[in-house]
Amino acid sequence: MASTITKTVFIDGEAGTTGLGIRERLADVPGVQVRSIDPSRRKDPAARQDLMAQVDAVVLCLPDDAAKESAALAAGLGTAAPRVLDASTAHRVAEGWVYGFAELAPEQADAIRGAARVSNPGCYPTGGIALIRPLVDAGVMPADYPVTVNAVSGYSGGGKSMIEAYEAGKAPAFELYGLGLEHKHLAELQRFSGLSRRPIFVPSVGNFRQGMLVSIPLHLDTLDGVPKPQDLEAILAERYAGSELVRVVPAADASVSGGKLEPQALNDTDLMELRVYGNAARGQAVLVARLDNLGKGASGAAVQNLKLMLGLA
Ligand SMILES: NC(=O)C1=CN([C@@H]2O[C@H](COP(=O)(O)OP(=O)(O)OC[C@H]3O[C@@H](n4cnc5c(N)ncnc54)[C@H](OP(=O)(O)O)[C@@H]3O)[C@@H](O)[C@H]2O)C=CC1
Ligand SMILES: CC(=O)N[C@@H](CCC(=O)OP(=O)(O)O)C(=O)O
Repeated sequence: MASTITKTVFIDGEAGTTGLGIRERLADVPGVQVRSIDPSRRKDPAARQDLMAQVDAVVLCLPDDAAKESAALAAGLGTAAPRVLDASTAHRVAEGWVYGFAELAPEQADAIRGAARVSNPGCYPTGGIALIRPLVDAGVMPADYPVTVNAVSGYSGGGKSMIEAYEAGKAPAFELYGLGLEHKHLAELQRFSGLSRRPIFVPSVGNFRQGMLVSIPLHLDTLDGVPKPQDLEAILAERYAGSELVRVVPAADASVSGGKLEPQALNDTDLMELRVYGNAARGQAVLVARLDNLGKGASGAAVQNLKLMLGLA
């Protein structure tokens, strides 16, 4: 009888929003066993390091400071250290970490497979980078293009505290935030989009649990070669052809919606849809990504990365 190799995973922060989503998804992945910590010791560094020494991979689903502490605990194990996947913002542009957006470039999935330490992308940058990077790589969008990214997220993006505030009726129906123009996702958004100029990023949150839209307005005459909307769509379609999780939805389909798009249609999936809405006569376009902030924006991407890191994909 063929032996089944089981890979073991410790989710540090298993009871949080992202941790729970990863645990649920891993239950459906053959060949993976989740090892849980005694809940009363979940913040005890020694207990966490002991468990890290026993597993193939640890996923950090923690606030940034706790994730830094946890990464140091893993590194302290030296050659016995497990592979580390960090879902927090702490290491996304840090040296020695591979950015866990498998669709970033043709070689990225292999880089993730071979990496000791992988950072899981932020939900907003997942949409923004997916739209911008292929245009920069194609030479249509200059690296110093003045990009603006607008986005709306469901409240689960803010973790347990924001979920509690919304579900207690103590939060506004909708609000812009990040208006100091220092949102924590800007560094990864700029770097992995391939931009030399810092984008302007205007996020917002609404009174719905999960789902996200990320949109980027463009004046076509300011892009190299003055592309038509369908040229932009063709560049995206070529980049993501064959991708299981990222789909480019043709403008013909998009127009059926009457120029409207809502954020929740991909909830509870790990998919992301990209669309190019354009008005050639006006020389304008809007690129839009739709995803579940808890799916491809967090736990779904984490499981995608874990499968690559553990040799299961
Ligand atoms: N929600 C989202 O859409 C996304 C979140 N992320 C990132 O993932 C990380 C986790 O976020 P999220 O799941 O939303 O957060 P939550 O607030 O929902 O969960 C955080 C978890 O970490 C635990 N925790 C806090 N401090 C420690 C510690 N020192 N040691 C061990 N456990 C600790 C908390 O336990 P307790 O509650 O008992 O304190 C809680 O279970 C964050 O860095 C976030 O930025 C990434 C992508 C998307
Ligand atoms: C609505 C909301 O508050 N969203 C969070 C981002 C959630 C996320 O995915 O960010 P990380 O992956 O970096 O945790 C925020 O803007 O800070």
